[in-house]
Amino acid sequence: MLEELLTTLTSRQRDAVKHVSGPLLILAGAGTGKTTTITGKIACMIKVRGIKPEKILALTFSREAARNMEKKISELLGQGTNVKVSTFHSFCAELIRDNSEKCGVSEQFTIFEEIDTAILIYKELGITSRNATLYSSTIAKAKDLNISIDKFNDYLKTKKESLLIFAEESIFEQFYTECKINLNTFHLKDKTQQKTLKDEKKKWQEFIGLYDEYRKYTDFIHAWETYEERKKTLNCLDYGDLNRIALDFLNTYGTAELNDTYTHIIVDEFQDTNYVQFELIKHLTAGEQNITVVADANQSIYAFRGAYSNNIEEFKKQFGISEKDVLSLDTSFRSTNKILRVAHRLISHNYPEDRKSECLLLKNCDANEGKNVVVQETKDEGEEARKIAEQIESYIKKGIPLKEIAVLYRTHTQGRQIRQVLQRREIPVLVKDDADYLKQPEIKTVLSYLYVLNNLNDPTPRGTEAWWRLFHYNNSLEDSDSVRIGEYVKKNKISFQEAIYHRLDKIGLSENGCITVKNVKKTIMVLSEKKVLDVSELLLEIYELSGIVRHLSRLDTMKTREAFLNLRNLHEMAKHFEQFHNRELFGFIDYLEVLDEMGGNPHLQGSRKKMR
Ligand SMILES: Nc1ncnc2c1ncn2[C@@H]1O[C@H](COP(=O)(O)OP(=O)(O)OP(=O)(O)O)[C@@H](O)[C@H]1O
Repeated sequence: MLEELLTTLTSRQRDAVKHVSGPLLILAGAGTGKTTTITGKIACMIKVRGIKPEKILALTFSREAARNMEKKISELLGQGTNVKVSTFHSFCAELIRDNSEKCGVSEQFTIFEEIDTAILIYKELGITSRNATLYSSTIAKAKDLNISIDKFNDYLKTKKESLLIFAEESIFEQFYTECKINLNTFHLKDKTQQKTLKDEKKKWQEFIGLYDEYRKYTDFIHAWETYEERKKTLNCLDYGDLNRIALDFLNTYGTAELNDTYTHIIVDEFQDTNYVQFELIKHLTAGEQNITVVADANQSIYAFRGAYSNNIEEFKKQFGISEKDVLSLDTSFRSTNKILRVAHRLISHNYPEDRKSECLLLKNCDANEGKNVVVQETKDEGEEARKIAEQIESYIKKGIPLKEIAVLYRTHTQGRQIRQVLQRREIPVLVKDDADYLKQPEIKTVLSYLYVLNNLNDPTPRGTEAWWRLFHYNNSLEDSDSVRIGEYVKKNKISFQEAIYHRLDKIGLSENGCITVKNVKKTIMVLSEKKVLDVSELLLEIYELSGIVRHLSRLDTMKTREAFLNLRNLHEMAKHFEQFHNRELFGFIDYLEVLDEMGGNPHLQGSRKKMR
């Protein structure tokens, strides 16, 4: 397998594979064979150069990338391997567990994900889910950049000093209110007064601005401190802690042992390393500098999460990289030249004017020009979704199989709109969008049960929507009966729950309608008695008693298989929730709210969790 691979590699890929000693920077675009090259390189190091597999450490950013790399190396070697392929976080977690005493943590710590941070802050401080999410991402970003609470406190001190010029600390709040009143009533004063108070007005405005900022930081620091305290009592570490504690450990106890264990280091997606991770890499290579990093500057997708913006340049500096130690993989095995040129033109906008030349232009491996990329402008999202549907219909007419047609979108709202139009035109859709997980029909139905069980009489639109969903998506109430309930509710100005619980005989439902409503109420009653269960167990009861599982088991299609997977993931998520938070239903509902605010990506959260 390896021999076969070596004959197919391009000369640059081969150079990368052969470069075993010393530092190497591989700059590579998407689809240029990064994984093929580094896995080939690792296999070659073992089979041709005789390097012991356990001396090689390959670091990735996702569990999936690690798994994929491990699989490819095994395939090339025709056997399992002892190469250490790990995500940064799990590598750090292992290092900390092995040295827990020296790191000052208990060996049994569990790993906190960003959703856990947000939910903890949300619960402890009783703030909005939006703010809790904002705080948790700011904390994570600060940790990635190695900015401590102390630094925030120092900053706060300087803010306070500026405020003290205006008033004593004890009257900040009072002075703030006075300034606000003065400003709001300024226009009521006559012209002469306004003129004499001109300087005062400036002072009020300045104080208000400063104090708003001061309060914002105070609240944030308080949230962060509360979070750290609670996290400690729960014996948890978040991703930022893992990087930092591992780094502190290596700073204090040295790297000799680690350098002895791993002599060859490979880092995938190097452009995503944050400041602390880059420092870790320096430690890992303190002995021998046999390091290969693969970076795609065009794909700096984590830049917003504290990726070290100049890490490629820093790498060159740190390891004294000369031109011969930089290899550019610019042959794409995936896209045609026309696509590559359009992509390049777009991506080059991300580069500042004086660095545009660094934006790598890829070329197709067979010089395949391909078809033109068509850019179509539409007046709004509605027209956009319609045009997409029409285009797909024309492909279907030409006989292109559905599984060869894909729609990519940037926001979930766009995705939903496109999906609705496609479904209306009866074009089957398979959603490959992890982040839209909570919006999948089977999950929405189960969540509706949870909402209803949590508060049977919730008068808010969400409460009513949940009830409707139970009847429509799960228990197929006839449309005519739905209309009757809807009209009755509207006419009598009562809640949906009031209508079905206390006035059922007055609504005029069909016989079947009455039976459906009674059945749903009965299911809810049975499930209500199970509310004492842990939420993960309650979920299993809902799966069973709602008939969802029975319904899905009748068909074995890709869609039902995905639905089962979604249900399983929801159950796993509930278990994860129970591990750190409480086991009660209302807590889980809060958790879901925060999760939704974070983009609702339990798949991602889940996969991160399993990186341990
Ligand atoms: N020298 C080569 N000759 C032919 N095909 C190749 C060569 N190198 C890579 N490929 C093929 O190109 C495709 C992309 O390769 P690979 O997954 O290694 O790229 P990548 O850069 O890691 O991709 P991604 O952009 O997804 O990270 C694969 O199908 C791989 O088999």
